[in-house]
Amino acid sequence: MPELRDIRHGYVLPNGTRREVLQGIDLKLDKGGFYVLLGRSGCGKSTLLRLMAGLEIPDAGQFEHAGESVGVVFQEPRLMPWLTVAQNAGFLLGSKLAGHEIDLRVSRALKMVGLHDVRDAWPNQLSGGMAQRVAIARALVVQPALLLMDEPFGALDAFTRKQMQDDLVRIWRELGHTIVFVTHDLEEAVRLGQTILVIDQGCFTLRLDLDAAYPRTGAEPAINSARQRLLDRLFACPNSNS
Ligand SMILES: Nc1ncnc2c1ncn2[C@@H]1O[C@H](COP(=O)(O)OP(=O)(O)OP(=O)(O)O)[C@@H](O)[C@H]1O
Repeated sequence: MPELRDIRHGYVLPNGTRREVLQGIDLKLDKGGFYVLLGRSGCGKSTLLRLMAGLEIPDAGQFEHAGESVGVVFQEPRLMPWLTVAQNAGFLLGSKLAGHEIDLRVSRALKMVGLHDVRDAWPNQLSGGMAQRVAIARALVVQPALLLMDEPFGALDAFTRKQMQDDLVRIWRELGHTIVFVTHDLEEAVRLGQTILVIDQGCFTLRLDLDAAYPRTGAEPAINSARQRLLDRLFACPNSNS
């Protein structure tokens, strides 16, 4: 079971002062759970995700995950313009696997995100939503036990965003991997999360376990009361640098 243990992390600002961003984060991730990290801009959500992805080393504490594979999706798709959709999707596999295994994994992942028909297209021929689907496929081909997503739908229009949320829930239920999803959008949090964690002043200030079936309309009684509790908590947070 992946576990965050007393994670602490800060940065030195250009004026030489230090800002402590994370000040003691503890979390055990149940296998197959859908976790949402919610909080105001600048509260440290992306920092925590980067630490989990191994892109930064925490000042103190540990993220233990027994070497399980981790996939990461960022807000921007970060595709290689000179590679096709299929080549981008398979990019992280490099030469680690046999060609036919790469083809198989890429085909499966592209089917899952609904892009199998455009596997030979170029990134500049894709809409923003399609490009982000390629980014999700690229993360899925490594068969991650843990999928880390940093505001992956933040740049998409409302319709595309809702469609992508529904598709993500479908993929998650089919694959059974664990997801940690960062957002500052409360509606997105309650549509997606089984467990929603509010971050403020470097700590989790609320953990909300949401027992509501998928797909969610947002009007379910459990969602309504979760929304209210989250709003109360978020507006009770006096400190943010947004
Ligand atoms: N490399 C860095 N050097 C200095 N400060 C940093 C660095 N990365 C992040 N910060 C600061 O750490 C704080 C937390 O940043 P982080 O990106 O984790 O917040 P966030 O909650 O993800 O915000 P947003 O929702 O706006 O993306 C911010 O004040 C940010 O300016």
